Amino acid sequence: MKVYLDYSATTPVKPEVFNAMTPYLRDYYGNPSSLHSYGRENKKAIDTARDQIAQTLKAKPEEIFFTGGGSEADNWAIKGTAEALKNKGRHIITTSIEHHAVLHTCQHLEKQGYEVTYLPVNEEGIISVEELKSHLREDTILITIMYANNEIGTIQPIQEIAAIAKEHKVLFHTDAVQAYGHLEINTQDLPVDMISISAHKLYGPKGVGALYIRKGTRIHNLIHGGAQERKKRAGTENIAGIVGFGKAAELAYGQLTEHVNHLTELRDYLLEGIQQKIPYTRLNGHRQKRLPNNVNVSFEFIEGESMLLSLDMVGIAASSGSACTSGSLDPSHVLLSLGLSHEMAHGSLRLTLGDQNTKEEIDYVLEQLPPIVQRLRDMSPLYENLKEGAR
Ligand SMILES: Cc1ncc(COP(=O)(O)O)c(C=O)c1O
Ligand code: FES
Repeated sequence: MKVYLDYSATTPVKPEVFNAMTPYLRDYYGNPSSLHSYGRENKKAIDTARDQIAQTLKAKPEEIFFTGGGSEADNWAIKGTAEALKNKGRHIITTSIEHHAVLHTCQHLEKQGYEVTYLPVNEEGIISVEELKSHLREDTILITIMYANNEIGTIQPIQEIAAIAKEHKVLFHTDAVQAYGHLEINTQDLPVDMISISAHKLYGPKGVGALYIRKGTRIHNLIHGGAQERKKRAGTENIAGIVGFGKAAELAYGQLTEHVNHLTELRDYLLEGIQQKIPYTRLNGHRQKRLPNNVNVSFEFIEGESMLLSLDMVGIAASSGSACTSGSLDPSHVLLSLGLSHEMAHGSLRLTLGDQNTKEEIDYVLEQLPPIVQRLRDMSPLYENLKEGAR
């Protein structure tokens, strides 16, 4: 059996999305900036996708700007604001658990003379809004806090954060790459200025995303060149990608409740099964305030890398916050921010569900995982000590 449980890394393109895209790779090749019919057809297709995405966010179509993915949207929101407001102030507030697209952008700005406050999170991965308030300064120009975390699925108190930002007249950007397609995001109720989203997390193609920019928000361009995207983001459009993104967004929000119910049921079944069958397990993140598709657990006394390889051998694709999988030398900054020891951070397993997963697949995982964990623990000297202590 093969079970894909890494939907937060990326999702497969849905057949309907693929079908919507193919004509734009095969037949309609005009440049949307051209005035002839070849171009006009494609301009229309982009406008349709823009409408589809605007509707899911209850936004105006002219507030949606297509980008080359979530990372670009994050870079644009942060660098574009920093540059536009540099005479007003140079202080930015973010959190210690952001995606690297946000963290590394902030670190880049620090080198340019900006000051960045990285808010800590509690052991469930949530920031304190009181603490956020206490860090606001005269020269704070931007708050950038993710909607939901990609590793532990934790959902931040976005409504409260947005209200604080508005009250203090500070711009608020949220990286909603993981939340989009799982949670309702209504820009009419939520006073947010910028939102990053990405197509490949909701069954759309990779390499296309968008930045929602509320009308009237001051932001400089990131990509300079032609007059595309109302002169805000240059470059001949990725038409097929944009069409696919529009279709994927429409489908995701058309079936949101069913999708979320399906995921939540499987998630809880998986999590409860793991907790029941495997002792010395810790759930990372908040039990309720979490994405419907995220299970992130740490198993004491084992290494995440060996666990992933063993799972892969029995056909289960998962991920972990460990050094070996991410190709970096450090364990996950998110798990360390929760206060986990390096050992526990290394023993973490992220299982993220998607629309194709079934209860049979979860049963298979619940059958395969416990002996794998046990086998790895049997090889661990720390576990040996624990058993001896218990004797
Ligand atoms: C929270 C978050 N932000 C940003 C990104 C980057 O998006 P993209 O892969 O489209 O550049 C990701 C994807 O891994 C993510 O999970
Ligand atoms: S999981 Fe391999 S070094 Fe941490």
